[in-house]
Amino acid sequence: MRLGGRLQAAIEVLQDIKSRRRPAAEALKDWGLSHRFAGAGDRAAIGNIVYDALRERYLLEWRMDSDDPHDTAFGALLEDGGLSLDELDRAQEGDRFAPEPLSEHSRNMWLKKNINEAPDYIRGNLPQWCVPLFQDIFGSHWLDEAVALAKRPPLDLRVNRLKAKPEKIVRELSGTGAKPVSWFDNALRIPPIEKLKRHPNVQAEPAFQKGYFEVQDLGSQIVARLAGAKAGMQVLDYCAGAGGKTLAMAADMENRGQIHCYDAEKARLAPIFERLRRSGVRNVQPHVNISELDALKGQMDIVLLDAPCTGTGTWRRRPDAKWRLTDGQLERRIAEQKTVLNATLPYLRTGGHLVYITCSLLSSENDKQIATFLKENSQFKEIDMKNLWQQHFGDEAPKPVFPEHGLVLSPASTDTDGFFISVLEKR
Ligand SMILES: C[S@@+](CC[C@H](N)C(=O)[O-])C[C@H]1O[C@@H](n2cnc3c(N)ncnc32)[C@H](O)[C@@H]1O
Repeated sequence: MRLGGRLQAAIEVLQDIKSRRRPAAEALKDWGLSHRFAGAGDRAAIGNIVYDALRERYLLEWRMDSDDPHDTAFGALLEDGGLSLDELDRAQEGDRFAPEPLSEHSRNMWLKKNINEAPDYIRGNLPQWCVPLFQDIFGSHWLDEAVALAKRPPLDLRVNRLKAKPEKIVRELSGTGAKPVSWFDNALRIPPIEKLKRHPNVQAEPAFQKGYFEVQDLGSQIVARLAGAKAGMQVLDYCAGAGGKTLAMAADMENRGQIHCYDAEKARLAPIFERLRRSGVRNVQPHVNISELDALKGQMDIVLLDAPCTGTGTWRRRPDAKWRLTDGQLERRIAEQKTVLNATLPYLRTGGHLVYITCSLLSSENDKQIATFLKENSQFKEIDMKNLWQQHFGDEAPKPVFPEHGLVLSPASTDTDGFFISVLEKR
């Protein structure tokens, strides 16, 4: 497909997302199924336009003076694809699959409007009702944080030390641009996509098939490390999902000790079996029935609670979720977090650590949730997160944000997805 056909496809997908309020990944998958002639390169290019248009939706709409997906898709190509209006015109010449050209009005607006004159919530591409929530955690830096959360993300890899060293993987992936992260010994990073390029398909590499690495955001790797899992420990990963943090902890434990992992949804846990096999992890026991956890009561050194949340910290990768989030959903997540926090209490031994994690940036799911928990559960005391950070990463690493009861990673502060972690010790 030529650029015009890809642009037209992106417009159709964006229209589908807008009219049916559906996740971008689903809409893209459906488009792919009904256009089987499109190759991997086409799909990646269409996906890029769609995700760029969603990440910077407000700013593109403001500059185009239009909220039509047709115009924001053009805007995404101009803004992130690095094309000028003339170059875009030329690229579509004679392409019968290209969309209708931009209206004169939108072209003029695009050329005339200066983004520095846009209201702050538009520059930050942040739903207006979320502005006070961002101010609550980031204070006067909220706009920098919102802007960083609307940029293209890098592709991070976690080295699986059970099977390979970083240098070996860097060699095997030469040509992909993967480089070690200077302050985190286990991570490799492929920078964000430039212009119209795409990320390499690292999962097709033999090194991936052999289990030498996993795809995992640096922030997720960091919170798994801060959980403090060590060889020989007994760990319960209570909201394990597909096991991203389980696998990271298993490697930190050098396959010794035991991780019990559980998720309320069987289907979410299902991919873990294949991932464990590929990674050479032997100290993980998945559980699908909660009654199987009874024997663990009072025994666990660590209970990791990677709680269900709004996912606001991952908006770089899932920007459609930003526009679907409602305060009702936020309230539901807060209630679920409270339920799972209480559900995990019986499993810890005295002196054990409850590690509470979310991939949200909002205080009501993080700091405030822990403040309430501590008020209601006086048998827990907090581990000093500034000290913990210093012990692990010293002075070389960027500094997270430290609210009262934990630490917050974010694209602007630590150049990662957004995460919250708090570690509490049972007295
Ligand atoms: C943030 S995701 C976990 C991601 C996973 N830990 C990882 O690193 O890939 C949260 C998980 O919590 C699970 N969950 C939600 N409510 C739960 C409950 N009451 N008990 C156990 N798991 C629950 C969801 O099914 C979801 O998989």
